[in-house]
Amino acid sequence: MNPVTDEQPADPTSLKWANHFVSLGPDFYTELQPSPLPSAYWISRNLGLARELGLEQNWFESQAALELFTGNRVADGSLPLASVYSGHQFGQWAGQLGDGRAILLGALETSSGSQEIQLKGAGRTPYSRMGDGRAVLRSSIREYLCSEAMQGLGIPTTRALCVTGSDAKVRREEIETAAVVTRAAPSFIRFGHFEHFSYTDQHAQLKTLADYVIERFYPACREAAQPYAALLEAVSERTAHLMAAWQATGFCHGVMNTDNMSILGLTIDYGPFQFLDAFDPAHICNHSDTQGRYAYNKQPNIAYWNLFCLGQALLPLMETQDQALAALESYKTVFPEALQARMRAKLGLPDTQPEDTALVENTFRLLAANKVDYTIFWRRLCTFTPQSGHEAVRDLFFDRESFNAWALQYSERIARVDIGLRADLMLKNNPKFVLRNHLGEEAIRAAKLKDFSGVDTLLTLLQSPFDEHPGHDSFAGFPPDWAASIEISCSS
Ligand SMILES: Nc1ncnc2c1ncn2[C@@H]1O[C@H](COP(=O)(O)OP(=O)(O)OP(=O)(O)O)[C@@H](O)[C@H]1O
Ligand SMILES: [Mg+2]
Repeated sequence: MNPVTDEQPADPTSLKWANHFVSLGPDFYTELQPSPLPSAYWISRNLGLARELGLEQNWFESQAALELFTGNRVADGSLPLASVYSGHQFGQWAGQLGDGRAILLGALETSSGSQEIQLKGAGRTPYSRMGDGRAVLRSSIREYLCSEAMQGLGIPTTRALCVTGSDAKVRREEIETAAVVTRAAPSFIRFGHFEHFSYTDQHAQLKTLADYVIERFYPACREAAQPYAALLEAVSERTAHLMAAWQATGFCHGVMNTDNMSILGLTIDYGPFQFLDAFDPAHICNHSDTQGRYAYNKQPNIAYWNLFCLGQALLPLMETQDQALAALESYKTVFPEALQARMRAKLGLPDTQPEDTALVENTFRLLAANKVDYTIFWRRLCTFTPQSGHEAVRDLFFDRESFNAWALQYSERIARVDIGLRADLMLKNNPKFVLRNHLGEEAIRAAKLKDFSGVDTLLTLLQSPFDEHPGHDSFAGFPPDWAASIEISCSS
């Protein structure tokens, strides 16, 4: 690393950068330096992830770390780069995209495997097109908090180590300030990386990429008769599990373009996302999505559509189209099974009974008809007993008769389940805290005035969302009326 002054703790010697992605070769990326931001300051640091990455706490709090994670200096051994990818956006082939504002620093080896470290918002790259290479404070705080919220919920995701800010101005609909989120993931490779090399007829590079992904992340596929079909099947299964997790949690992603689909089945690119407030299956969280392509209830089908694009991109590596189609089939069984398993856990059902599918469907139907707050319903249901009056749950419904009929059906089902076992299962699967839009908005408003304490408070709550956190019930309440007027678009 560059020399540091006496006041700054030396960079930990354990910070050894590996540059796995570089081994793919120059067709896959452009080496470049991040663009510095003036007078950077910390917005928030994620000490838990820092520990997992092997960063010493006193170093992580130093000026040297601040400069490194803002992109103002580059560590020895790190080879910063931006990768090239393409993709389908809102159902249309968009051609070449790439890391227009994300710069990969390299990977850190941890006890739980290699983690790539990427700066989002660290300046222009050859793939920036018309963009400025920057990210604004507002969207960076949202990405930081939601990444860790998803991790806390047990949903596969890219992680976020810290957010740094600067008073440098960035133009969006209005003038805002710049920020950088440091992300971590085993890999940031997207479906769009494969599409890029396939659509540009670079089939040797397509094979190199597929082999790299198989070797590093899906080694079992190498043993299969058709390794590339096996890869497609494995990615389909991971994506199916991801969609089940999103749907069960009431998470809307908002921009499920193929360039925002992780080859590892991680949630990636936190833009206009939203956790549902009132349960509305057709809810559209992205103000720019006028057609509702990425509405909550469309997500599982869109994921399949995106997998189909991945399958098409992989075709040059397969002998027949049927191999790709067969590989995609797994999604159609894994997704519904995974969703049922998650919904059974939310209902507190440790085993499977034939009537459970109908119970889950009835629950969704009832929640939709009554526009019930999704998170609050499930958390209150944790203390439901057939014997009690269960007013706390019933009060959420205006159609009391339908609720009573549902409660009878549910009571009959849970009569055979140990009450302690059920409560335990439910409290681990029905979070008290999710990152509702208004919570993020309040923290962002304070952060714009340089009060970052709200970001840290939310981070703590969201990292263990199933815990009670006494004294913080106001973060688990209904959204205020003004929350309905928050419009989140692609602008970030
Ligand atoms: N301000 C910007 N400057 C340069 N490129 C941008 C900017 N905003 C978006 N892009 C690029 O536009 C494309 C689509 O953007 P999208 O919103 O999906 O991604 P993103 O939010 O920038 O990043 P990621 O997917 O890495 O989280 C990507 O190639 C992205 O890098
Ligand atoms: Mg993106």
